[in-house]
Amino acid sequence: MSKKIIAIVPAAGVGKRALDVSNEGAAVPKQYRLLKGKPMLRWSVEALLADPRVEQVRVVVAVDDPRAQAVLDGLARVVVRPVGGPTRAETVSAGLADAALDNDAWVLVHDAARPGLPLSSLNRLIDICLYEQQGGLLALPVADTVKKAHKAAAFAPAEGCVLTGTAGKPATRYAVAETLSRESLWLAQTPQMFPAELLRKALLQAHRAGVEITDEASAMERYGVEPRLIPGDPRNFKVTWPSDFDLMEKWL
Ligand SMILES: Nc1ccn([C@@H]2O[C@H](COP(=O)(O)OP(=O)(O)OP(=O)(O)O)[C@@H](O)[C@H]2O)c(=O)n1
Ligand SMILES: C[C@](O)(CO)[C@H](O)COP(=O)(O)O
Repeated sequence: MSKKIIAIVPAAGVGKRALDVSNEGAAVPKQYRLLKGKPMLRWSVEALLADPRVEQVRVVVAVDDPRAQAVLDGLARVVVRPVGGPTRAETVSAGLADAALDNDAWVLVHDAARPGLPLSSLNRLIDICLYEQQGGLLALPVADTVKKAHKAAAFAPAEGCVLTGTAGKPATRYAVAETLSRESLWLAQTPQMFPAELLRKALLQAHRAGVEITDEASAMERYGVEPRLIPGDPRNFKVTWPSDFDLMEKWL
């Protein structure tokens, strides 16, 4: 019998970096902002539901979240769980514990902030992980030259040159410290797919060690597993900054 594939969508973030300080009305967490008239979270969940092998999508939101249920209304195979934590990793761990999955289930973790996931990428990730019986993640090889930065000395901007950062404060300026080789560098996306029980243990081990974990694959790496890098798609970028909303709307 084939093993279950369950998706977990961490959606308990506040979207700090996406806040447009000039637009007070945008202070809703980014996963609830509308893209072409539909909330970002709904786009992301529907993208996962497009592969019928995903048996259930478990959306993990903040404890006091007032919006998710209505936003996902009418979608079959979806449950909303208000057990999110203070970090993404803690939200995912809480979602895993809450799901109480079979030991041999697979879990797909997908950011609520990646509504542009193409079905072809999702199909590829699941196909390869199941065929190789190995966990993996969507990712893109780095295409640009990579610079390591350090803080530069402050300087006075020329007249008319806007150099403010958030909340009108002067932006930090950076300069190149070093150029890094991009060979063998990839940018991690989601979904990331792993055996659920292994992922639960890996996240717990990282948490106990006090290590900051920004994606599931890094917890698995620490645990001694080599996740497969599976080519993703640029449309699956993470909506992070104010300007990303317009760009994502063009893709969707
Ligand atoms: N405590 C948290 C923090 C983040 N996330 C989720 O993790 C995903 C990726 O995180 P990110 O893009 O960093 O979202 P935010 O944390 O909301 O953004 P920011 O860091 O700008 O505040 C998002 O779907 C976000 O809702 C979460 O579930 N729980
Ligand atoms: C999981 C992730 O989207 C992979 O790129 C990313 O690490 C999330 O990071 P964030 O700091 O929570 O945005």
